[in-house]
Amino acid sequence: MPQPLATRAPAKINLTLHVLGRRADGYHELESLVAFAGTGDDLRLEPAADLALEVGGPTASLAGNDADNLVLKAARLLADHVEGLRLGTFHLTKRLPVAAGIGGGSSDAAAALRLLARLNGLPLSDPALREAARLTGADVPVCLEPKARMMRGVGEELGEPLNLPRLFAVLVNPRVPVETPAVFKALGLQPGQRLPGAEHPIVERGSLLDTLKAARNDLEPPALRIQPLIGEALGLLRQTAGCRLARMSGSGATVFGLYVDCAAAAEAAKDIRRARPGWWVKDTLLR
Ligand SMILES: C[C@@](CO)(OP(=O)(O)O)[C@H](O)COP(=O)(O)OP(=O)(O)OC[C@H]1O[C@@H](n2ccc(N)nc2=O)[C@H](O)[C@@H]1O
Ligand SMILES: Nc1ncnc2c1ncn2[C@@H]1O[C@H](COP(=O)(O)OP(=O)(O)O)[C@@H](O)[C@H]1O
Repeated sequence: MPQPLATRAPAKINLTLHVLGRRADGYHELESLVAFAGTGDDLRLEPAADLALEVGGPTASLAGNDADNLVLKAARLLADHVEGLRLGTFHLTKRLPVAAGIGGGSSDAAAALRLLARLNGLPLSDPALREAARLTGADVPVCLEPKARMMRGVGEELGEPLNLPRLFAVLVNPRVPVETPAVFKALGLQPGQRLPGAEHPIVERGSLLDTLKAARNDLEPPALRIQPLIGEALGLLRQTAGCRLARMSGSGATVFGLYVDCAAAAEAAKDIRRARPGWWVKDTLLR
């Protein structure tokens, strides 16, 4: 039986994000421990002669024009690199908040590459697939095989998958978009500028929470200046029972809290939904 051409595009969470400096081309050098959530978008591919996309789901209208969708960008880039690539119509069910620091578009693009790889019998290690991912966006390579790992460089240098202990999390987004370029700009680094001493601590499974606490998200202070609701969301998480750490993911505005157990996370999510009924709130496992 052929496998159905469908896959989940999970939310990406930057458990940590250190900025080491800014390259001459303007992009920033990062060290980030990335994990993936149980919640995400869904993508299906119906084989056909031409490339097409249909978008539905609760956040579809926020994802921009279908023509500019990262699903199509990734598919076109792969088609440029692989002669005779079999294509089709993608059906995207969009649930994740958009421009939210959880790489929804990047994860959708990576999911499209996974489905095209399956349809065309390409391994995920195929250099053309890796190149299409890199050219689609900085966060796409890490989403290609969504497993917890260190991400370095601009996002293209990936560590081996890490077998993290289960992390019981609550994700909170105040439903305000935050644009990634604006947050990097607000950091205020000059091209070529290095930040000595910004290195990430070594990740050890046994003392993961201590490592996470010793690390940080360097994009949190500039994002907070741009969007104060991020601070409000962090404050709400920190007030909930059993919250061991609360931090922003990526360039925001989504923040996450880590909890002692699954019940504490579910209770915290309930509390925050009650306090802010209009916000996007999910309790989920990170891995
Ligand atoms: C900040 C991160 C952390 O994982 O996540 P998000 O907040 O987007 O989820 C990523 O680095 C975002 O990756 P992605 O959103 O794919 O970035 P791209 O589309 O390639 O770049 C958008 C813009 O972000 C800036 N950018 C991005 C990555 C990087 N390492 N340095 C940068 O300076 C550049 O200004 C670039 O023009
Ligand atoms: N499939 C998609 N899902 C979400 N946004 C998309 C998608 N394709 C293109 N975009 C555009 O990409 C930008 C970044 O979106 P997103 O990936 O959600 O950000 P973030 O990485 O900060 O969570 C948005 O401005 C949106 O218009």
